Amino acid sequence: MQRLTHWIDGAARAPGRDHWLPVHEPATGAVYAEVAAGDAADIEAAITAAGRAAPAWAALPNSTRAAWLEKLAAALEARIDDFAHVEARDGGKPFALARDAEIPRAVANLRFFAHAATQFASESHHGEAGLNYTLRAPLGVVAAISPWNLPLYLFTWKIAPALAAGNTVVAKPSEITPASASLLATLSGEIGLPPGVLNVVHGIGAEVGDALIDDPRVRAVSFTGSTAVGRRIGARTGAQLKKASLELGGKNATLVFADSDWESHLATLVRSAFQNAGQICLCGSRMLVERSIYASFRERFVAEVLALQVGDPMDPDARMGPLVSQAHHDKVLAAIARARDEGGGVLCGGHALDRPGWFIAPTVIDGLGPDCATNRWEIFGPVVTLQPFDDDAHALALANAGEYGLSAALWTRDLTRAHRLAAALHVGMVWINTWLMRDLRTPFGGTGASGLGREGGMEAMRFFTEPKNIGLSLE
Ligand SMILES: NC(=O)C1=CN([C@@H]2O[C@H](COP(=O)(O)OP(=O)(O)OC[C@H]3O[C@@H](n4cnc5c(N)ncnc54)[C@H](O)[C@@H]3O)[C@@H](O)[C@H]2O)C=CC1
Ligand SMILES: O=C(O)/C=C/C=C(\O)C(=O)O
Repeated sequence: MQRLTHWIDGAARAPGRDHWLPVHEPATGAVYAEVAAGDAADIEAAITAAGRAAPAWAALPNSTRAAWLEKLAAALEARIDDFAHVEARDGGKPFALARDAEIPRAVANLRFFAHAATQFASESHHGEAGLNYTLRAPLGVVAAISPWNLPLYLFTWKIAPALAAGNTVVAKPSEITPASASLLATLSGEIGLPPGVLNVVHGIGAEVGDALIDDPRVRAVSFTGSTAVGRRIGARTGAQLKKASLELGGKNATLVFADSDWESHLATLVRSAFQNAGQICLCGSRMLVERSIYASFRERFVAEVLALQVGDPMDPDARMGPLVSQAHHDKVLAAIARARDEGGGVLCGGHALDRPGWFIAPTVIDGLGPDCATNRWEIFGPVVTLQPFDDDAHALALANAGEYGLSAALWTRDLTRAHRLAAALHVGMVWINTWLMRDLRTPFGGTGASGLGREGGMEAMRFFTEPKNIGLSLE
């Protein structure tokens, strides 16, 4: 059986204690590989290697670091199909989604931050007091902890700015979907990336996390995942006065107004709820619909959801695959049961599919208000609720209800209303008449239980550097 090892100091490395974890294929539930179950000693080896490599990597000209990232991007781009297969098998996502969107985005992440390495600039302030200029130095060794839902997409979203800014990295991918990060680490070896610059340690977060986060040589932690783990990491890094970027969950609202062109955008509205089986922090899991169109919207929306083909990730017609793990599948089914207990009406789906693997039918629920658990807590699966609203104020109150504040989508032709509501929504990102329109230069992240800090563009470059201001008298 295939074994996925750590990648430490430019070489594949078996776990020191020789423990391995099973890696499952969500489409069948079968174990198809094993991944290294790291421990604190493996983390120590990776941090030591990263620390050794850090001064030389930081001293490289920005253009040389950019060239390394370009080289890795080109190597990945040459193998998009291979990586898409790996991602589809490991995470259960449709192969076409991985091939056409997620792996190309991983390539784009590497390229974007290759350019950022050469474009990043620091501030200077000329005033009555004289001249101030700011130096921005790399931090040294940084940690990147990434989740299972968009494995390579989010792994590269973290390692690329860290490396571009001159840091070396110890990365901890999700133990549930470790394969694409392993393959990328191997590619980094094939292109000759200096040893220790990129290290990958696998393992259960609760077993290796503290060793990585608490090590004083690790100067910053970039994390994407659950709010519970984010809070824990925030508490630990806070106690050490260490930088942390926390990109956590969402319970995003989609506001559909009667004046919108919703009928011609039904496919996008459905995609915004069900892409990657709803396992994207940006999915719109609460659909708020103006009362005057509620009944017709519900009918058309449910019909479109019923037409969503759920199937094997390798089936070119499948638009939705299984959920990522048995545990997550069971958690989502429990959330659907809770919605029924709360009095919700299941308009479609609401059950597992009668086949091997962790498939759940896309589920639409209505009849629940903003205070119930179903509308408050992230489900992170193929489940969306519908709620009617009467006017702008009601829509805003429903959208802003709850702890999360990641993103929202507004569908209306009235741009005055759109701008007014966009400014009033308690979220980090708003889309108007679109969803998941990404420009990698923009700040990415949320408020409240959705996290702390922003990723993307120069925000990420600033996160991964330490500013030092120098003031000079001009008198
Ligand atoms: N971006 C997002 O919004 C994501 C949200 N989630 C949410 O989290 C729920 C649970 O999914 P999980 O995979 O269990 O997420 P998680 O937060 O446990 O895992 C994310 C990453 O953190 C690591 N990790 C776990 N415990 C850690 C610790 N104590 N210290 C350091 N690293 C640790 C994991 O190994 C993984 O690499 C999902 O049902 C979903 O609601 C999960 C993945 C992504
Ligand atoms: O950067 C993006 O386009 C999307 C990011 C998505 C997540 O961070 C997530 O689902 O966790």
